[in-house]
Amino acid sequence: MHTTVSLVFHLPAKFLRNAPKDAPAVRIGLVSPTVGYGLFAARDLSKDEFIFHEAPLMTALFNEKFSADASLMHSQHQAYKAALADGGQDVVTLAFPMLAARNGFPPASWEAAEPIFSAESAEPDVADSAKKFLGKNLVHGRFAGSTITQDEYETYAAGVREMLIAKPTEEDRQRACLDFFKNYAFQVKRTMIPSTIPHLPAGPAGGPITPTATATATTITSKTNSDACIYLLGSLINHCCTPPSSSSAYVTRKRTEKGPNCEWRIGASGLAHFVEPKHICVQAKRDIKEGEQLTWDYGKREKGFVCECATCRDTFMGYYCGML
Ligand SMILES: C[S@@+](CC[C@H](N)C(=O)[O-])C[C@H]1O[C@@H](n2cnc3c(N)ncnc32)[C@H](O)[C@@H]1O
Repeated sequence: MHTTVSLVFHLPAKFLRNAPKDAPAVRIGLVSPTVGYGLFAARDLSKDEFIFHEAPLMTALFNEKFSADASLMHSQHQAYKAALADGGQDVVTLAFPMLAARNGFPPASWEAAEPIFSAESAEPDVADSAKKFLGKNLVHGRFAGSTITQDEYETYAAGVREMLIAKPTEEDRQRACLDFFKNYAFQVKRTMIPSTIPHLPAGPAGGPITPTATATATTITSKTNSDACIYLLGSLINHCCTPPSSSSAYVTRKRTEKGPNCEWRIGASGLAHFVEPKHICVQAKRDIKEGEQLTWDYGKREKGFVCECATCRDTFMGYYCGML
């Protein structure tokens, strides 16, 4: 008992923070037919609040040559197939419809989608129904369903249906998976878990797939390989550009109002004791109102889409983004 007290006393303050509230925190919504799905606040969230944390839905091998190395296609394809076997077609056609379409699965009908989207306050430990799947991997911070209307869904699904490959070859499927992992996966360092002390961080945190990312590792013992992890809800969070510091009063004013409202970490290191290795933890960068879309900055890597974020819309950033 005495030992525990002194250990807790020496923990850095950041590890003594509270886990996310076990209350419905996020909803899925459709942002636009081109941006696709996004995640929205299901209630007011305060600055620095942990919103949710979530175990990965699937993982594959990652290495520095990730985007170029065709030999890695196989591992990504295997991970996708495993997720399909685990969650079924409902999961891939709803959570990752573009990937599914390119693998030959048409988007789910509204009748099939609606009961899954409306999984109000799904219990994370109830796994007996596909209706609960979208919240299944959440550890804290419940999933509160969705706000998608039938019209919105059908417009979006029609767009996705256009990219359907009727009879995909094995090569088509593998290529689709590689592309999917490039757009959706987080780079997560493998770790040895050297800690023998409960509640202390076990190893390095992950970093995003960006050249600028730095791991916030405390101790790295041996393995340096990484996994590419897909999170069912975390991977649905869209990008928002961070407005640059600028002498322009207009941009500076917008900077305080807009820009990404969330940040994320993977694993316990540098964050809080309740986060397991490979779990993604999402935290509010500022106060967020119910209904506001959750966003973060994807970093400097090549994005592969025309940015439609609020910063680009409301400031001169759109001009610069359009030139990249
Ligand atoms: C990690 S996923 C986010 C979830 C995605 N919207 C969906 O429906 O599956 C990243 C993809 O979302 C889209 N996206 C994300 N942020 C965007 C933005 N600011 N503007 C336009 N498209 C965006 C792009 O297609 C990108 O490849």
